[in-house]
Amino acid sequence: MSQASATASTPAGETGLSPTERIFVALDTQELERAGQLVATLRGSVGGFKVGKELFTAQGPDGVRAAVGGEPLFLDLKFHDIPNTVAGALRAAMHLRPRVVNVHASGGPAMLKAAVEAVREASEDLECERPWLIAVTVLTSLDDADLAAVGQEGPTESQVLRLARLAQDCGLDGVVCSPREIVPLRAACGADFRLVVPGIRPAWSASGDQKRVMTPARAIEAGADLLVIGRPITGAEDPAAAARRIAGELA
Ligand SMILES: O=c1ccn([C@@H]2O[C@H](COP(=O)(O)O)[C@@H](O)[C@H]2O)c(=O)[nH]1
Repeated sequence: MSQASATASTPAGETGLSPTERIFVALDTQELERAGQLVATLRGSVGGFKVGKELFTAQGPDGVRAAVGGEPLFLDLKFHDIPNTVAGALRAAMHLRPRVVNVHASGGPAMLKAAVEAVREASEDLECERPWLIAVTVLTSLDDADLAAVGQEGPTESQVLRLARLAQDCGLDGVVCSPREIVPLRAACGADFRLVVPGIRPAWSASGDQKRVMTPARAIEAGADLLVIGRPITGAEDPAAAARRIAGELA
């Protein structure tokens, strides 16, 4: 992903990314060496790397810098707290110059607006490109029964749409959603709204704990902006070969 193509001001549906550049690989490991090896092996064959709570908690910001270097970074820390705390965390996160950062949409309107403001201000202060600020809707590991268990009104698709509209109204650039909601989200929120999509499973890989899944090719066809793919690549005996296989399915 080029710096320019990742900006929130990029026109609708024109990220300029090829299908393989839309793949962000989830570096879900505590080990710096392992993360660095994956980046070294996969750089150039995918669009970027996603660092989540596991690597960040184990290795901190310096570890993220060491592992990812200058590659495009999706910092997936899914902030969910009171507005002041989320704003401060995002200002701190901006020192890593991520291309994509996120919060939970269920943090509510005041938190979402504080997040938008914090990212805007920090980008100006640091004189860097503003990253996409996106909101997690309903985790891809959840289904209708799980939503009911935590007292949220379903079905899942309705809750995703509700949270996505809230995020859009509060000025966020897009959402994290499952591939199953891409089509209704495009209809509801338009082509400009960024859809970052985990729950991606090639036909030859196991779903594991993911419940709302789709193949990479179908997710791209449906209109995903970015695909987040972890274990189908990182858990493969040969991660580079797995990435090539997925790229071949997208071609
Ligand atoms: O709803 C969500 C939000 C984030 N994730 C993250 O994406 C990757 C998926 O990894 P796989 O190994 O391909 O399942 C992982 O880092 C999650 O934290 C998600 O899966 N669902």
